[in-house]
Amino acid sequence: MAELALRDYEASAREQLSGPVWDFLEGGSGTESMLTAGRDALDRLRLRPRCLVDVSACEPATTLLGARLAAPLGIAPVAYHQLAHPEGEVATARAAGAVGALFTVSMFASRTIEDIAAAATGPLWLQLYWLKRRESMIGLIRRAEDAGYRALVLTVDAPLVAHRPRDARNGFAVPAGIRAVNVDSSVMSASYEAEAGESAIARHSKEQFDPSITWADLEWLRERTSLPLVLKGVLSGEDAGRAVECGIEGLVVSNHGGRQLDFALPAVDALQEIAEAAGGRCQIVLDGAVRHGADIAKGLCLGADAVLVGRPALWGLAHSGSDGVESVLRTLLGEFSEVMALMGAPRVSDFHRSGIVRS
Ligand SMILES: Cc1cc2nc3c(=O)[nH]c(=O)nc-3n(C[C@H](O)[C@H](O)[C@H](O)COP(=O)(O)O)c2cc1C
Ligand SMILES: CCCCCCC(=O)C(=O)O
Repeated sequence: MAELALRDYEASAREQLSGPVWDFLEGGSGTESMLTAGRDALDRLRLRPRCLVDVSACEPATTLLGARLAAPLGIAPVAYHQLAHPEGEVATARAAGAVGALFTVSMFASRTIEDIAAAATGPLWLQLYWLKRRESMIGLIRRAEDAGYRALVLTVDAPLVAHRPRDARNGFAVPAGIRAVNVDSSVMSASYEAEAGESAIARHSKEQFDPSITWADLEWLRERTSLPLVLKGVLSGEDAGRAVECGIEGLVVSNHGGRQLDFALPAVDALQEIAEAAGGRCQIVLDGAVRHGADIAKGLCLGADAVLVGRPALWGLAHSGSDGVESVLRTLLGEFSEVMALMGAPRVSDFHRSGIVRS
C-alpha cells in the first residue's frame, strides 16, 4: 500500500461510507465548535528541540499500566466498528496487535469482546458507560476479566449522548445487522430504531445511561473488579486530584472528540494542569484530534504517558480493513520516530515541558 498521510485515509473513508454514517463518525455536538478547536490547540503548540544528542538508536517503546507498547499510542473507544468494515473490531484488534498499540474496546462494540480478544496480540482495555441496569455492567466486567482485558475505562463525560445536529437531521440509527452485541438485548434493541428528526443513539442513551452517578459510586465499581480503573473525559485538575484520591489508576484527558459538551476546552489545553494534579500517581492519556506523530510528542511534553486516536482508526478500517488500521498506526509511529530523532529525544522519557512552547 502506498504510504499515505492520515488525511488521505480520511478522504478515502468519506468516499466509502454512506452520508449518515460519515456524519455520525465525523460529527460533533451543538454548534460543532469543537471539531476545529482541538486541532487548532495542537497546532498552536510548537516543539523546541535539543541539539547534539545521540539519536542513533531512538526507542519509542513504553509501558502503560504494566503493558508494553511499541510506542505511546493506542486506539480510543469508538462504538460500532462494523459501520466502517464488516470485520469490525476484530480487524482493528489484529492491526493494533501487529503494531504494538493499545486498543480500547467500546462497550458498544459490534463484535463480541471474546472474538476481539481472540484476534488481539496486544493489550486491550474495555470502555464502559454506566448503565441504569448495573447487572449488565457486572456481566460484561466478568467477561472482560475472563477474556484477558487489562483495564476498565469508565467514560465520565457522557451522562447522556449530547445533541448532535447531523445525526438528528439524518434521523441516524445504527443500520440493521450491526448491533452492540456485548450488552443485553434490552440495551441494544433501540439502537437501530429512529424517528424523523432525532438520533436513535441520543434517545437510547437517555433511556439506558445512569446520569445520577457520582464519585461515591466508584467504590461500587472498585469492589466488583480487580482490574485497574481509568476515567475517560476528565478536563480539570480538581477532578484529576479527586480521581487519584479515589485510587483511580489512569485518566484519559478528553472532550470526547468534540461530541459531548460544546465549547469544552480542547483536551490538550487541560493536559498540563491534570498531569500536575495527578503528580505521577496515575497514568495520563491524551485523546482528541491527534493526527500526526508530532502530536504524540506534544502530549508527552505536557505530561501524558500515551495518546489515543479515535476517528483515524475508523478511516483506516473503511479504507482497507485491518491493513488500513495498521497503516494508520504505522504512519503515526513512523512520524513519531522521526520526531524523536529531530527533537533530540531518543527515549519517551526524554520529552519534557521545556520541549514545547505555546505560540
Ligand atoms: C463514531 C464515534 C464513536 C465513539 N464512541 C465512543 C464510545 O463508545 N465510548 C467512548 O468513551 N468514546 C467514544 N467516542 C469518543 C472517542 O473515544 C474519542 O474520545 C474521540 O474520538 C477522540 O477524538 P478523535 O476522533 O479526534 O481522535 C466515539 C467517537 C466517535 C467519533
Ligand atoms: C446508546 C449508544 C451509545 C453509543 C455512544 C457512542 C459514543 O460515545 C459516541 O460518541 O458516539
